[in-house]
Amino acid sequence: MKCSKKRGIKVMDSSDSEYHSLFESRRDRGRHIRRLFSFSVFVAICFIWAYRLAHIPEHGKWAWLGLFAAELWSSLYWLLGQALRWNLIFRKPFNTRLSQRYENSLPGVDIFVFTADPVIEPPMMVINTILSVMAYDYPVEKLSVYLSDDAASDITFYALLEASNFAKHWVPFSKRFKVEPRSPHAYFNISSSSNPQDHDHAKDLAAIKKLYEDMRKRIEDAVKLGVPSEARSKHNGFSQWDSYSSRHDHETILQILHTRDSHNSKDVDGFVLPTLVYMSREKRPQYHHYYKAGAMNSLLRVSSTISNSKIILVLDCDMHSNHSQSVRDALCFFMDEEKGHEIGFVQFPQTFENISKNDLYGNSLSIIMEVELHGADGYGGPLFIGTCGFLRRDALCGKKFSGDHYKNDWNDENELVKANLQELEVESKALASCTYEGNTLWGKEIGAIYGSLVEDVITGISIQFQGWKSVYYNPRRKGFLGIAPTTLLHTLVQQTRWAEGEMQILFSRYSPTWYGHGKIKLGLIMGYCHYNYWATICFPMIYYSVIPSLCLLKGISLFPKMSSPWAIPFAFVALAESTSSLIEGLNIGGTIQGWWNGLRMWLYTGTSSYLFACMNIVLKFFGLSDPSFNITTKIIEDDVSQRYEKEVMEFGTSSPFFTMLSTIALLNLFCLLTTLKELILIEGEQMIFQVLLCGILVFINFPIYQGLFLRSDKGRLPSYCAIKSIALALSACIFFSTLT
Ligand SMILES: O=c1ccn([C@@H]2O[C@H](COP(=O)(O)OP(=O)(O)O[C@H]3O[C@H](CO)[C@@H](O)[C@H](O)[C@H]3O)[C@@H](O)[C@H]2O)c(=O)[nH]1
Ligand SMILES: [Mn+2]
Repeated sequence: MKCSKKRGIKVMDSSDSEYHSLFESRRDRGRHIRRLFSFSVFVAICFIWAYRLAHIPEHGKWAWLGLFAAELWSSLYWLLGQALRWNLIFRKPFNTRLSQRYENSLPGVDIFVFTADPVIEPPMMVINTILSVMAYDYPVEKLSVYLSDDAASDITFYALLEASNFAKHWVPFSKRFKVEPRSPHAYFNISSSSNPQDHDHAKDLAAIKKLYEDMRKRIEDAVKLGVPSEARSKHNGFSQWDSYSSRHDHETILQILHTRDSHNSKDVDGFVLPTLVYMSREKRPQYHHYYKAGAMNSLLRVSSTISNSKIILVLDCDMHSNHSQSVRDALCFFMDEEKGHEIGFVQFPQTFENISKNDLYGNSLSIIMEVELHGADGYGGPLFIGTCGFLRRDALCGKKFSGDHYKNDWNDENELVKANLQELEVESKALASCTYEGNTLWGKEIGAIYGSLVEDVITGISIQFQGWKSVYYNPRRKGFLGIAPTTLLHTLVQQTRWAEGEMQILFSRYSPTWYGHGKIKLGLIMGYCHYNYWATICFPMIYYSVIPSLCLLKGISLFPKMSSPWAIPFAFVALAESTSSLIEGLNIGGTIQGWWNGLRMWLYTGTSSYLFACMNIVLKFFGLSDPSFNITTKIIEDDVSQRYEKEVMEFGTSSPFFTMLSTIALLNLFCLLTTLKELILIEGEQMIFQVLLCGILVFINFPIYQGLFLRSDKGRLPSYCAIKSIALALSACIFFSTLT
């Protein structure tokens, strides 16, 4: 076998060998330009440091030094981010080769879906996700789908029962007509705009739509009125709720709905359906349940007795499959003869179906998904991001990668066929009990790792520390589509949880900063640090958006004159970073307005979420608070939805987040107005940078002034919040101006 390097593409030479890799990797073509650009920004940053050190003034010395500290920290942080842009890699699987070679020996795949609250994660959404994965283009007898329900909701269970019946029609239908996507809701939405030409297809579509609508109606009635009594009496699964006292206090509920050998598990064409299991692990108030990580570990054990597949797809309940080939795509990486054996997990991007036109809240996470994860892949390790990821069971269960001795072995499946379904259920239930993990390594070295609100990231690190590599596959047709937060508050709360979780990793035994050396590449350590130190960026950001503006009031100058050569590095860094982020954004399909919105959200999360994340970490250190996982709402009220569509920022309630944001916004407005009034008095040129900075802050904060003073709809900022932030901003200005 010969390898040739062509235009940076490593391809196997096919002329003299029969071997074709199951996937191909391509390096970023623009990497030289990127690197040159980063280097030039770095040089400019060095000049800024030099300027700060060489020009410390008498008047305003502390403000100056503070600004220097802020710049120092943000530049180091910027440097960490460069690691994620240095070495991008793009992957491409060849799934026809996979079926040519392995169609008859494909491994089993277990799919874990997580839900935790039937109100903010509606059962209809959950079962659409379930149905979309049951209909994967993959041998049905090798697929097993598990739903973990941390709310132990009988409504969700009822919906799953309904879905298991509907699947008997849906799975054959979607395969017969090769429909995409295979979430019924998403498919019907698309097909209503483009009616199928084929007569059979149109007829069957009408019939299945009717079945779906009937099911939807039954489930929505059950949501309003409770599970109908006939259903309860018909299915003995509901008897498991007899001893249920609350979602925090109940025994394990487990029901195997479809198995390979039951008659009830055939579809209308007589083919078996994927195994389908409902699990709600035991909960007791005196035991910590570790949120999703805890649920994942229970499912890992439960599934090991039922299907024990070697590959596991982890999915949030709001992420339906958008492409029926994703399982095969992922397997191309794991089953590649040359490199497959070292891959611990394959991560697909998270993409969302409800992003507004110009991504008002920056929730598309497009820079992370389209740039940074490719960068981490370049160093052998994209992060595990909790959903849309295929994991090797061995790797997740804490097994070390044993170097090249490790051989992929897909055939030796541990086929645990139990004669008796009930026996199997009883055995599995015990594995999901509260006490099972006591004095074991579960959550420490085995399974999903506890101790961070981003259980996914820390789990990915633990897998990489065991020597496994990971791969990022970002297909053109997205593999999964999910739901992102649709209000400012939900976004800020989510960002706080993420930033806090990232920081918890810093103090854990899986901190790449302290323990990454020798285990993962330096570039990847830097990449992880970029996220782990995320929250700390609040300090320079708050400093930068408050102090220079306040200094305007006292005529303290903190930047070079426009005509001085020292102005060049400042202007260069500001322009270079903003244009490069604009180009980066446009390149991946964003809009100019979207870039501006992203900039605003960067400021808002930086000055509120990240600060609160740091505060929570400190409070926790003193034992004053316990970090908790606030589940993101997946539903939206009508009026809120209308504003979201129009991209009008949603406030609506008072919250410490909003007080913080509007105080900073008003402070800048006051400073700017005062300065403009007295502009003739100050030496204009000396202050231009500072006035400009303050001006940009005012400009970007326009939605807040609107929310405070110009709007009358329900999404405006409440007057209480307005009064509080006016008082705070004014006192800061007065206090600062009277300071000697
Ligand atoms: O006690 C819990 C809490 C949450 N979940 C599930 O966890 C998933 C993610 O929760 P969500 O509220 O949607 O959080 P997000 O911030 O949107 O999730 C992102 O961030 C999480 C933490 O990093 C990751 O686990 C997710 O995969 C990732 O999509 C959902 O399916 C929940 O049902 C549980 O199963 N048990
Ligand atoms: Mn989510």
